[in-house]
Amino acid sequence: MSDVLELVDVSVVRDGRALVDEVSWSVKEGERWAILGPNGAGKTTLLNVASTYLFPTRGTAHILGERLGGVDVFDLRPRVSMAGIAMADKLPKSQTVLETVLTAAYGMTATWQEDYETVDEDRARAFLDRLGMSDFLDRKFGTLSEGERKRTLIARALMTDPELLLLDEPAAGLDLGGREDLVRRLGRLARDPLAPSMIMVTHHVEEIPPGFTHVLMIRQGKVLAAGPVETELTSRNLSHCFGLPLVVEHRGDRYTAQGLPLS
Ligand SMILES: Nc1ncnc2c1ncn2[C@@H]1O[C@H](COP(=O)(O)OP(=O)(O)OP(=O)(O)O)[C@@H](O)[C@H]1O
Repeated sequence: MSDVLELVDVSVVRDGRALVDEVSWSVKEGERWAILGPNGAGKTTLLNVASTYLFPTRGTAHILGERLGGVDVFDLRPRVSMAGIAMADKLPKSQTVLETVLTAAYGMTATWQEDYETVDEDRARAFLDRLGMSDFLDRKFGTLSEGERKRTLIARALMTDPELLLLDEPAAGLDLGGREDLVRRLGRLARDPLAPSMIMVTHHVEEIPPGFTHVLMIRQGKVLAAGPVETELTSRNLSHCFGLPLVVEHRGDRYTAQGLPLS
C-alpha cells in the first residue's frame, strides 16, 4: 500500500503559536480516517495541509507521493477533493443541484455555457443518487436545507474522481435523522473498495461511519493517538483528548461516548 498522505514533524505556526505541533502521520491507500479533537485542536488546519491549500511552517508533507513545496499544487489539487462548508459559500445559490455537482468536473464553481458531456451528467446524477439527492436535481442550491447541502457537496467532491476525499465535519448541524442518514451513506462509501481514501474531521464518535478504519486524536495541535479504530478509540484516549472522563462504548459497527456523572 502506498502513502496517500505522509506528514513528518509538521508544524503550522501563526503569531508565534503552533496550531499544529510536530505532527507525524501517515495515511495509506484505501484507509478511512476520522480526526477527533476538541474545538481549536487544529483539525481543520491539518485538513487544510492535506488539501494542499496550507503549507507547513516546518516539517515535510507528502500528498499522493508529491512533496508539498516541491510540486506544482495545481497538478496535485484535482487529485484531492474537500467537502466542507467553506466550499458552500463559493457556490452560486441560484445554480441547480445538478449544475452544482456537474461544474466540479470542469474545475469550476459556476456554469459558463459549457457543453456538458452526457457521460459527465450521468456521473453527476449517479453520485447525487448515491447521496439520496435524486429528487432535488432541479432545485436551487441556495434553497437546500443544511443536510441536503452537505450531501450535495459530497457528491460534488466525488465528481472529480479524487484519490483522496476530505470531509470537514459533514454531520455538523444535522438533526438526528439527517445525521444517521449521512452516516449510513458515508458508511456505504467507506466500504466501497473503489472509493477514494478518506479523512473526516468530526467532534463526535457517534458520527464515525461504519467502515472507517483509523482514528487520529489531537489536542492543542499535538497527536495523542493514531491508529486502528479498534485499538485507539478507547475511553482512556478520548478522555485525554477532550480533557474530561469519558466512557466509549462500541455497539455493532458504531461508537458512542458519554461523560461520567459528576461526583
Ligand atoms: N490564520 C490563523 N491565525 C492565527 N490563528 C489561527 C489561524 N487559523 C486558525 N487559528 C487558530 O488555530 C487553532 C486551530 O484551529 P482549527 O480551525 O484548525 O481548529 P479545529 O480543531 O478545526 O477547531 P473547531 O473544532 O473549533 O473547528 C484555533 O485556536 C484557531 O483560533
